[in-house]
Amino acid sequence: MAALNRFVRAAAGTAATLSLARRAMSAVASESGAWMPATFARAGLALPEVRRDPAERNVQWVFLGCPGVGKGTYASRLSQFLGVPHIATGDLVREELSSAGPLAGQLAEIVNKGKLLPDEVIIDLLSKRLESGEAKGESGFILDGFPRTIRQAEILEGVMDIDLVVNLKLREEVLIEKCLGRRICNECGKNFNIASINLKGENGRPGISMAPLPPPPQCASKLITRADDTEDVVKERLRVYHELSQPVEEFYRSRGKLVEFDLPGGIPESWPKLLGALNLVDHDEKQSAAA
Ligand SMILES: Nc1ncnc2c1ncn2[C@@H]1O[C@H](COP(=O)(O)OP(=O)(O)O)[C@@H](O)[C@H]1O
Repeated sequence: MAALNRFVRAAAGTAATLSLARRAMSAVASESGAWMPATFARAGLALPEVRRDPAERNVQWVFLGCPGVGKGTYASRLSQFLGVPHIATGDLVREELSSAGPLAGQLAEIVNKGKLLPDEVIIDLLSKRLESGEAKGESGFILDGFPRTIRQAEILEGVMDIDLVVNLKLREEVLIEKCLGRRICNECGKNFNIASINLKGENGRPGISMAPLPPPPQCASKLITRADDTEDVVKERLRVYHELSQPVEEFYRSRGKLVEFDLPGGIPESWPKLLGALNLVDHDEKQSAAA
């Protein structure tokens, strides 16, 4: 992990400095997510092979999927199940936004339009997260929300092996309803969902039901909605996903690493089936699914 951090630091270089970040901001305004300074390309070419034997580390998995599909929910459960950290770049971004740092306003403007942040901003945040994890003795991870562009996937592939990529899928109308129903407790940070999904099957597709995930009484009065979970912004995030992130599925499919998983319903139904699809056995299945 130290090697990745050295690389991403070298690659991101001065990404944390105001000047580069400002350049990134102006670049993103014209072509979101597609801009890359020469320093990246140079560092990428000079990249030393840094690969740890899988027997000496924990799993290094990635979760892909559209906004609202449940990446956070299932990646977080799986991280507890496997004893590895769940690293969600969206969470890192939101922490940065709430830090009131000098760039928070500019970053918020991009995020709240449903666009992707420049690669160097994300890589800088991820690099810091990996470094602090390494200092605490973490090994392995489940990445959620990264990589989100082919370039990010190439940068990651340049420095470490990803063992498996889980691609979660749901019908688009469900994704929108789920994003609009999402609520977060502004005290404990837990995610809930007030949407009650009940769609009939059509055109050979099965119907789908998902019960709401209501907050406990102590959170009920502290619920907030993400600023980017409005209908227009969700639709833009879906458009950006199809344009920039969907190609990442093919990137991993062609490497034989992609596991496709169509969510059949809510957590109690989906969790055991996801474990089955991943050849994992939950010895405590009933409690775990209902939790
Ligand atoms: N890998 C990334 N590359 C660029 N921007 C990112 C990345 N990860 C997160 N972001 C930014 O943070 C926002 C929220 O991310 P996330 O919580 O993962 O959203 P979603 O629910 O759309 O999957 C994204 O819309 C984007 O602006």
